[in-house]
Amino acid sequence: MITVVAAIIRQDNTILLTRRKQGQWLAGYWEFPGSKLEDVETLQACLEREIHEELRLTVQAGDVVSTNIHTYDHATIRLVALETTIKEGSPVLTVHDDMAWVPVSRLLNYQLAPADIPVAQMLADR
Ligand SMILES: Nc1nc2c([nH]c(=O)n2[C@@H]2O[C@H](COP(=O)(O)OP(=O)(O)OP(=O)(O)O)[C@@H](O)[C@H]2O)c(=O)[nH]1
Repeated sequence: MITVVAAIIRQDNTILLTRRKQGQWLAGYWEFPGSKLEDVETLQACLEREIHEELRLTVQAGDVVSTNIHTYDHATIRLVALETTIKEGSPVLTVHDDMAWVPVSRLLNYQLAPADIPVAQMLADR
């Protein structure tokens, strides 16, 4: 199973969502930015590196917020969401085609990657 690490980045009572661009699998769907975990690194190190690559943001990844398993047609993923704090910078798009700072209560109004729906639900219920 593939482990995907995703960042819950908060600012002013909103959370950052990014949209997958055309030509990618799940194009047009919104997700929490992140990436597949590579073998030899911690969840936190993976996420900090990827968020810097994808969004030019320096972040500190913290506790696990949720873990859930989702089966797509071609793969099953374990999606691990981590509470993440911005240390420096503002997000710059490099691999996504849009981003939005979204109040928790509105996350489910976005067309989320299916694996992310339970995460958004859990955040909204807290
Ligand atoms: N980053 C991220 N990926 C997610 C989320 N939810 C979800 O289902 N995924 C899926 O998990 C995989 C994440 O890996 P990735 O971001 O490195 O994928 P990618 O398509 O850019 O890379 P690839 O071309 O190597 O497959 C993708 O297939 C993505 O659609 C999420 O919230 N964040």
